[in-house]
Amino acid sequence: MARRPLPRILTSGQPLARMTNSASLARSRELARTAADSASDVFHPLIIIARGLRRLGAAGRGRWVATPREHRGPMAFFVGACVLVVCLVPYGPLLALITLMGAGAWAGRERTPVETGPGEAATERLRALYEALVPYLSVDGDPSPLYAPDGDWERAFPEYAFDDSGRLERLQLKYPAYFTDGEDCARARIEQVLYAKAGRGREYHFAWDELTNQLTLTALGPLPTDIAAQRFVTSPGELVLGFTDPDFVQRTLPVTGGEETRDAPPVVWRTGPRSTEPHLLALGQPGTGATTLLRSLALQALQHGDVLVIDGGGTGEYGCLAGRRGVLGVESGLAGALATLEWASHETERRLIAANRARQAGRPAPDDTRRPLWIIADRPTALAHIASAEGREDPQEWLQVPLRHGRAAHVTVVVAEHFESAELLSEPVRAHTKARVVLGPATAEEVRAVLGAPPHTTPIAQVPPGRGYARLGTAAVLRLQVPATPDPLDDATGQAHREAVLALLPERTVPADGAGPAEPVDAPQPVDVHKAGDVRTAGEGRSAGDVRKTEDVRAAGDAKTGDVRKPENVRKPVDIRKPVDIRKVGARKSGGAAAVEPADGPAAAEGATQDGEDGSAGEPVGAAVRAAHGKGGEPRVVNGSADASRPEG
Ligand SMILES: Nc1ncnc2c1ncn2[C@@H]1O[C@H](COP(=O)(O)OP(=O)(O)OP(=O)(O)O)[C@@H](O)[C@H]1O
Repeated sequence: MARRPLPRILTSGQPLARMTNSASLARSRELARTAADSASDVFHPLIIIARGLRRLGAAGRGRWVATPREHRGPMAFFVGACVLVVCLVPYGPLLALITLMGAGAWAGRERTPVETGPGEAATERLRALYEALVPYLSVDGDPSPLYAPDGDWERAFPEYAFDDSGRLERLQLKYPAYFTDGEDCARARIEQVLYAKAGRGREYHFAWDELTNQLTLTALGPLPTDIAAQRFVTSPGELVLGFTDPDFVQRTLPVTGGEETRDAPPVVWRTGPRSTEPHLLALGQPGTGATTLLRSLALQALQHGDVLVIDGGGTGEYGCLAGRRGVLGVESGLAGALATLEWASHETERRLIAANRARQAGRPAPDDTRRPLWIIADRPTALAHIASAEGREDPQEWLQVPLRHGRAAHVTVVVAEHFESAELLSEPVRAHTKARVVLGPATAEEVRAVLGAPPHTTPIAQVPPGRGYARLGTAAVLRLQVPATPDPLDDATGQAHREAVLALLPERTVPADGAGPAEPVDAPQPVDVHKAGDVRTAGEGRSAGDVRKTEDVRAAGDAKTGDVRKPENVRKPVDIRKPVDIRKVGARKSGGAAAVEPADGPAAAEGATQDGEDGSAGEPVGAAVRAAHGKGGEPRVVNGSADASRPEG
């Protein structure tokens, strides 16, 4: 107990008497103080109990006040009944009194006040951060600056949190209304300062609230890299691109990572006729995981549909898919790729025509027009080099119809390309791939050039494979970690990952040595993609899963045309350090403003690009589609199917 000062007694009279008086006064004061101390020691328990009872009484009163009126009667009845029972029980009142004293003593005990506020080191860091922001968030002539040298940092930082190791975890800061928070460069400056002062080596998310002039910085943990390929719980048409931060998506999926099963927040891409982003483009530096992403998507797509793979890089990393049920082909050579894509283009038209005829006849669309078809093209520009050297058409030209009309025909196109070859991507690929992914290290400008918006997070120094950013249409840019889906035929692949991928592969329809069908092939029948325009099935022609060897075609190309890398044959690649807005490049190449995707998002470009293609391939397609919609002539029927072979241009 703190001692209370005794009241001072004023004296008057002669000096001696005053001295005597003051001595006795001092003695009596001392006596009184000792008595008070002893009394407080003796009565200390009682004081504590009294204080506790007072607190309990106050809590009870508060509870009574908070109880709705209609509940007070039953409550009073219950309390009265308890008191009655206690009174009737032998020794009940005594026990109740002891319990009450005990509760009072517990409630009245002295509690050490919890220390609040940041420690000295944390205060120092916050002050340093505040001072660093002063030049950017203050102007001369502000009568009441929020940021000023030696200013009040507590006014500017209403909320902050540090982790156990003393690193800043979260910071909410106010900024003056005159700060140009609508300008990207002004924001970027503040973000850079905060990134440097909050500690490099971690990723931070910045949430700008222009309405209240507040910025919230949150340190983000690394995305999980232990999620491997597995069956994800999704609906047909939904594909998991990877996993992201829990606060940025509303959904979680149960996943097995390492030994345990947990819920993880996925980036789910919805495809099909109702999708607003029916096709996907992934760009990245070499070796950052684009092939892995495409392999992961192929394995998911094979659950409900058929897949065609164009392996432009010719690295054979899709070999595990060859000869599997639902895999219509894995092509790595120019001739095979051209034939395959030509077939896919005609198949898209055929589906449109068949579905339209069924609609006109009042029937549902036939099943064979509704089975999803996936065209997965990894590095198609590599084949464009060879095609240009051989004087043949760019395989990307055959992607035009699937890209433009694939959505209605259940045809989805996925393209992956290296940053440096992005300029060689055809204009339809750029215009119609509204789902975008950037993999590997990339600056904010590079991410913006591909996704149409910068990431709201800082870059990290060490980027694990499969890490990047994803944006679906005009939605927010999300951090992305692709599930590990390595090539099971690669010797470097670990046993656990190999087994995980092999478990997802459909059964073989062709034995590994390619001798012939391993088992009877039933629906869906793989299609002979090498006879473009003819919709016969593999049973009538070549078997599915027949993988062409890239080397053959390349060798042929070299033999015929000489070095395909001759300067006149090869277009100059883009300098990745000089970021290229690939949406704009399309406009430059096609020379038409109609091909430029507007700045307000890819969705707005859909209509613009419909008519802005060059006429060579666009016109026949337009004619076919007009026919499909009943405005043109009747399509020819071959073998009982609508022949969608290329109309005369
Ligand atoms: N999500 C991932 N998780 C774990 N490892 C990955 C992931 N993505 C890629 N890797 C690993 O990174 C390496 C390169 O991957 P991948 O071949 O997919 O990259 P890439 O971009 O296609 O490269 P390139 O274009 O040069 O062929 C491989 O060893 C692969 O196993």
